[in-house]
Amino acid sequence: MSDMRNSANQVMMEIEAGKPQGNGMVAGGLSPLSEFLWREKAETEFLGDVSAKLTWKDLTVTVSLPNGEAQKVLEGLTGYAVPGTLTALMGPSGSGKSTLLDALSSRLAANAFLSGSILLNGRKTKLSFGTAAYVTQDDNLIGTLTVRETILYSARLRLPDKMPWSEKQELVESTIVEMGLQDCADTVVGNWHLRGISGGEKRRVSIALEILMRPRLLFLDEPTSGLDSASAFFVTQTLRSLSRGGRTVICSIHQPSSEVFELFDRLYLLSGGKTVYFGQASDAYEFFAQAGFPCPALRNPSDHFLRCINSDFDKVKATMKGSMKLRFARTDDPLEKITTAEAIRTLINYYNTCQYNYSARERVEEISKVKGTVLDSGGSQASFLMQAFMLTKRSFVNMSRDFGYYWLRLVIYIVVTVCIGTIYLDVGTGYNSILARGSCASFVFGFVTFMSIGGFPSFVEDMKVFQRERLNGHYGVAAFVIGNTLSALPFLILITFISGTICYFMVHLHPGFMHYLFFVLCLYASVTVVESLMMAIASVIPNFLMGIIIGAGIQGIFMLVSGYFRLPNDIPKPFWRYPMSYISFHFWALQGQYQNDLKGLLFDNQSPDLPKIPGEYILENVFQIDVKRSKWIDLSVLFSMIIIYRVIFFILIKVNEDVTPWVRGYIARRRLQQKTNGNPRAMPDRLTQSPSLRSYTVNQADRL
Ligand SMILES: Nc1ncnc2c1ncn2[C@@H]1O[C@H](COP(=O)(O)OP(=O)(O)OP(=O)(O)O)[C@@H](O)[C@H]1O
Repeated sequence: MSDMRNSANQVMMEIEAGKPQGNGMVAGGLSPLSEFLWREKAETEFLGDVSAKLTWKDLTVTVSLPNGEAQKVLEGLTGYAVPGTLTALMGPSGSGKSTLLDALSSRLAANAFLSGSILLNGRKTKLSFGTAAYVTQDDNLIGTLTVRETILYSARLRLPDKMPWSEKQELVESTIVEMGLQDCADTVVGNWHLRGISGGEKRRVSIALEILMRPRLLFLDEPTSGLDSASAFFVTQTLRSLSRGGRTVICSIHQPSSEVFELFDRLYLLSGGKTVYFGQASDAYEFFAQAGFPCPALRNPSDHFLRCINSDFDKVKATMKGSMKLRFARTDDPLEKITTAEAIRTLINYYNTCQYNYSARERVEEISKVKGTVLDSGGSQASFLMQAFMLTKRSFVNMSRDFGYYWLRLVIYIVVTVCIGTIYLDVGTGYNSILARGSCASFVFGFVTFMSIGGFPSFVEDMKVFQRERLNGHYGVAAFVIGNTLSALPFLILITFISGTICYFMVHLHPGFMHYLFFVLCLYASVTVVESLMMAIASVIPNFLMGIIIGAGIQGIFMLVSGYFRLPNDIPKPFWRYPMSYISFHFWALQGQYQNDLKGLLFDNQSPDLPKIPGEYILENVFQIDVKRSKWIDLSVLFSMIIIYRVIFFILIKVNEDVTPWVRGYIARRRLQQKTNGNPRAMPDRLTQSPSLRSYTVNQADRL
């Protein structure tokens, strides 16, 4: 502990000594941690140099609906967010809070088209990891890791390799303190079978993971959703103190309590995608009073604002009180009452002409004129090897603690193989054993490998965590694929060797060490191929049920063409025999195992007077297998399939990340163009105005 304190003191001294010269760049000779923390300090001391000032002007987002219609989700929004402030995006459900947050953070859906300008420090910049961080509504965390481990792994995956381990640890500890997570630092996050930290603590861990890289800009989508009032207050208070450290913090929020509301510096109030109010949160009372909707003394201000602009409120009240429509006082005179639709119209019109709007626009102009620092971009600063190593280690730790993924599977595999062993016990070389051996192999390589789809939920969790982490492009994806492959290796070897050994010795398959080795290797390869297939599915289908159904369907089809249910020569050509049976891993596993099991053995004939039947004869004439082909070739094909499926897994992740949004955007744009028949007046605002803007907004190639 005292070592840590000494090193922290040294860092502070280095920071002091390493003050910027002139342009605010880091002076040379700082240790990596000091350089990192200096950036923080510089933000507070030299705000003009490395801080993030975000402005948006006349921002309109149009979405293309499945029927080809265009719908404006946001319309002509103008505002700004500066360092040291916490901005709340508020409005009733469906008012466009999340869309505004997505537009500002370059995360719009492929069917959403943006027009207007968004500038970061006066420049069109692609927001990237390290510059901006986005905390989603879902806490995608690994349930088996403790809070400290979660943050530590994240630090090692993203911080530069050259930063010493002790400094990374120190940064992690300071982040834990900053987020108030000391008390639960050694508690597991928790999952369906592990009781872990509370919802509020999970939210804080998600935020901690993002602030670890010291982003200048922090976006949060409903950070308090699902939390009780005390946790919501604490989370918002943490956001406020993060902003006071020089960060620009913007979050969407749904009906905060008055205590939480008081913590916000600026308020962006939306209704139906239009601005109702943008300015100091504390000035909102004044604005509402001026517009003729004073906030009653004892009413929660955020509730009051939302009631004024929540058109659903009318409907709710109308249902509750028969046909009676809710009307509320527009002025102090209780007789003058209007509906919410009228209230919204009045407020929007009032805002468009009021001083708050003019001064916001002026300020936007002022900020955007200043061309500030181009904030650094790029993803994780860790090397490819470090990423691959850490992902392997983390995945290994997760699997070893995950009861469902590993331990439960091991138990079930043992139970099932003991059942197989009991039913085919000492199968022998009698005439009937020929069929029994065929069905035993078919069951082992069909059903037992089939059970590997049970790992799917764990792959989906991994994928979600990976997507949140946004590691470096191709390298990050490759490191993820390698990490998943290597970490599963020891578990799968153990599972298949234990269950394979039980099955082999109980059934008394072909005697001999090489036969035993082939059997367990073949079982291992088949189980790993299924895992690889399920991982590939998880990269495109993040839904548990759908993924399992699709995985089971594909495996069922592969089993059908394995050569057991229909003999290889009888499988209809061309489709089922070529290519389907060759693509099926069951086919190769069975062909290899049949050879492994029968070749070299002599079987009784139907009657004891008839000569014994050689295994080779059965292979060729009963199972239609080419005995000249070595069984090891079949095994090699299986191992190649593991690699091929992992490559497919890699390609699918890349396609999903890069190509799918582009294709979706293209289809949405075509649909929109067809619907409007190329009529520029029918197209959404500004998308038609300039070709350069159109390509910017439609293809989103140059997001922000
Ligand atoms: N990509 C999209 N495609 C179709 N409609 C969309 C898309 N994005 C947003 N919308 C629509 O725009 C409206 C605003 O959605 P948004 O999620 O931004 O609202 P919100 O204020 O965040 O709501 P909530 O508080 O319920 O999350 C909704 O009616 C939504 O259905």
